[in-house]
Amino acid sequence: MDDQGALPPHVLIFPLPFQGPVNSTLKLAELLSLSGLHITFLLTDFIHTRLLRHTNINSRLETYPGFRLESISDGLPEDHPRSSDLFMELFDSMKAVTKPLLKEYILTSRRPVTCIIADGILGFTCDVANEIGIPIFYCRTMSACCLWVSFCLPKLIEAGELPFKGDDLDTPITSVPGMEGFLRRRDLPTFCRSGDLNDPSIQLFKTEIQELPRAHGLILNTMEHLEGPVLSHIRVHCPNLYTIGPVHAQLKSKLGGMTTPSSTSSSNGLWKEDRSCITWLDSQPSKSVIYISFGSLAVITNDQRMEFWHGVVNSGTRFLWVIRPDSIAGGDPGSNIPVELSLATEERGYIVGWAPQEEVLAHAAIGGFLTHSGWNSTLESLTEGVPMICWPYFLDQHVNSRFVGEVWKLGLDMKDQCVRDVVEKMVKDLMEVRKGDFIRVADEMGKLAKKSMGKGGLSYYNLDRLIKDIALINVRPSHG
Ligand SMILES: O=c1ccn([C@@H]2O[C@H](COP(=O)(O)OP(=O)(O)O[C@H]3O[C@H](CO)[C@@H](O)[C@H](O)[C@H]3O)[C@@H](O)[C@H]2O)c(=O)[nH]1
Ligand SMILES: C[C@H]1CC[C@@H]2C(C(=O)O)=CO[C@@H](O)[C@@H]21
Repeated sequence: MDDQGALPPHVLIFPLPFQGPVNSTLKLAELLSLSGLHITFLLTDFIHTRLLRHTNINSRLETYPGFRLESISDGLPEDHPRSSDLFMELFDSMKAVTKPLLKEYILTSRRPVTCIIADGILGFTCDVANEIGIPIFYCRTMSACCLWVSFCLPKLIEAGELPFKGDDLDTPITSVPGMEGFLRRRDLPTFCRSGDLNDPSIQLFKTEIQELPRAHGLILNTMEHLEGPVLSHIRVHCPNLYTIGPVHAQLKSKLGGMTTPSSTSSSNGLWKEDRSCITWLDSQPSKSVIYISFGSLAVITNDQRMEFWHGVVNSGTRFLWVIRPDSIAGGDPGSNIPVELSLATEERGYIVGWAPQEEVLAHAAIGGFLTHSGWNSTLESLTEGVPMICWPYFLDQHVNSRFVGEVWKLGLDMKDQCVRDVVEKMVKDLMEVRKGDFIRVADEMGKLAKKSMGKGGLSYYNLDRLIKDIALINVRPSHG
């Protein structure tokens, strides 16, 4: 065995294998590596292959001393789509197949693993850590506000608020402490609308959330000043909380002065970025463009695409739209686009399959973001002071969009609506009529985000505390 006294702690990081969680967890891994820790970032083969195909991730990560990018099987056939409608199949497969592989990987690791950081929705990782006898920290990459709703699912059921009685989605929800004044049925994760308490997603979220207190600590990609009230509730269950977000901005800030390849493209994309959109943005007036993207998992119908397209065109606003290759249900019908849409898009729009989103949101031409309210997109937008129109698709996005519109006042919540007149009106409100109000609030939030991750900020402090806590773990021979 190596002389452990001479080597820094070795952290095995195991993200949930979807674009969103991989994005933020990889940025955490890079931040920990910059502090001198040795990292093994363990992906699934499916994600690893996609990253290698579409990014320069290997050349970027090899600049970090002691950083290894590895992968193991998720147990699914290579051609399984791992799409949003089939995500339970991935969870079931990982529990059955990946769990023993993970244990074997750690036990045979050339360097003893000091501790594990794993996504807290993968409760089996704690079983593995306990069987081997090494500490584990959980991370969750969704918002704290949705995490708290997940903690309260048993209370909602006990209070008879789940399953819903009747079909009024505007019925207030009263069993989530701290959200009594504004949470409605329609703001809960969409799996709450199934009417079936045995819904696999309800079971997954309700069960796995109970796992979180088992870990040594819980790492969240958020900020105290953004979700403070909710975080105080979560701390009752998970007292050792590390709020270190926004991690993408912390990493950018820490890399800012460095000249390594990592300070160039930091894409962790599962699709190839089309950078021509940056050139197009360079020729647009300041804050004149609305950026449209629904993340990596949302799938819309062609009718919905048409409603968004007509609405944005009728608003007269310039737009940059990401239409991911697999994002139209039934595939992109391609032809017979109405001529008025084609002409208007030619004149003031730009469409790509995948964009360098962090760079787009930081671009001077961007004045608003029509988003699905994924947590990474929400943090990236508020960090850049870009107001949002929220059109949530599933899971935590419905809670996030309620907070953006009703609590943080960072934009408009277009939840459960997809008609061109509403799209047109909301785009005009955000980009013209109420532009000044939204820009002022969003700008203020962006300043607070930048302050929280600067020296003296709480996110900066919590990241430093996490690093120190890991360094204090004595390496016990995990095997052999
Ligand atoms: O053209 C694009 C579009 C998106 N992104 C990036 O892809 C990520 C997307 O993440 P997110 O906005 O969180 O959306 P999802 O991919 O949908 O993320 C899933 O995971 C998140 C937590 O990690 C949840 O909050 C979401 O609801 C869930 O759908 C972000 O970092 C974006 O910057 C790009 O780089 N280019
Ligand atoms: C497909 C989604 C199931 C849950 C995962 C998640 C989470 O943080 O638990 C958020 O969205 C997706 O990344 C996953």
